[in-house]
Amino acid sequence: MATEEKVADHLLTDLHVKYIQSLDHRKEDLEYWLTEHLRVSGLYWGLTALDLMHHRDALPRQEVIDYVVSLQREDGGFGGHLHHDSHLLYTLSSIQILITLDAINAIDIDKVITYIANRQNTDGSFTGDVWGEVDSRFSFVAVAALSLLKRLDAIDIPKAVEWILQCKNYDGGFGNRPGSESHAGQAYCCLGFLAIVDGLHYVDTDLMAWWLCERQLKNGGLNGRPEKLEDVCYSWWVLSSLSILGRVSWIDKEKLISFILSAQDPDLGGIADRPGDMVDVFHTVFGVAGLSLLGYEGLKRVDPVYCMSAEVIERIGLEPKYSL
Ligand SMILES: CN(C(=O)[C@H](Cc1cnc[nH]1)NC(=O)OCc1ccccc1)[C@@H](Cc1ccccc1)C(=O)N[C@@H](Cc1c[nH]c2ccccc12)C(=O)NO
Ligand SMILES: [Zn+2]
Repeated sequence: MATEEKVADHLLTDLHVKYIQSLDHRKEDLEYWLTEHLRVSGLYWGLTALDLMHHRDALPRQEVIDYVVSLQREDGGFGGHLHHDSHLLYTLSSIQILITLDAINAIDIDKVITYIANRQNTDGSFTGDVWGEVDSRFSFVAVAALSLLKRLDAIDIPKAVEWILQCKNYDGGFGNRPGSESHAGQAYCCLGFLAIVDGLHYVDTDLMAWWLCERQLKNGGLNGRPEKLEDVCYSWWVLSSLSILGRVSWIDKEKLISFILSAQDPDLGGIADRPGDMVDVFHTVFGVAGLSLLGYEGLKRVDPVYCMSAEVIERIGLEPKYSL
């Protein structure tokens, strides 16, 4: 007989805490090794989810700090795991972890500023690493990292803005390079970038909010592009964008909350991209962060630009940008 799909009507916080704590001991799982290259991002996702659920102390603080410090390389950047080459993505994840744990002074800050500044091209765009891939994601990662370190003076902001605006499309969305198709992930990066550099006046708010709220499907979930399937992580990419624009009211909050809760694993904890799929720490943090943006009770408020708790953002003196 069909197994009765147990669906939770609330956030299974204690199960998610246990799931995240179990992640570093899964060395027999193939997935543990396949994701080695983004290990430090996984650590940032796990720690942020715990922080939003009021369980930041569920991971051993000093061990986490020592691990992240060990990732800083000669060029000042951070790799995704020990002995991996530096990349802007993992440099941001490392900075986010250390600031969440209030331990940023454990690294060489001047060298990391130099690494990030060296990523900017003369046309204002940014490369992810020395191999030269250009993407609007990296413009966001660069200004997010530098603003967390209070060093936006290290790059050419007007040139960076000029390049990002070339990624804006006629449908109100943004692509990863000038002329690329609109994608909700890029919307989040370009809006986050503009919010950090006080450039939101360049955006057609209602046109962009319309493109974003069109991502909600009948089942309450959000997708990343027209005709795509709903996916929990878009509860973050789309919703954080709407929150930055002050248009969260344009989507059906209750239906989205139910969709996110239905993607939880009621036995082992964790959240998947949609009901019935395998959970992972990536969808767990973006599901919890999405619920926080929706005002779900029992969670810390998340900052929609940095995807870190508003409490941490306020502690370092950056004003939180969330608006329900
Ligand atoms: C490399 N990743 C992706 O490509 C995911 C895959 C995916 C998950 N669900 C549907 N697809 N896609 C993804 O993150 O897309 C969102 C996105 C795309 C472009 C820019 C920003 C965000 C995921 C990892 C992953 C792989 C496979 C399955 C689940 C998670 C990933 O690491 N995403 C990155 C996305 C990203 C890249 N640069 C960024 C800059 C700012 C914010 C996010 C990112 C991230 O969130 N970093 O913190
Ligand atoms: Zn996803």
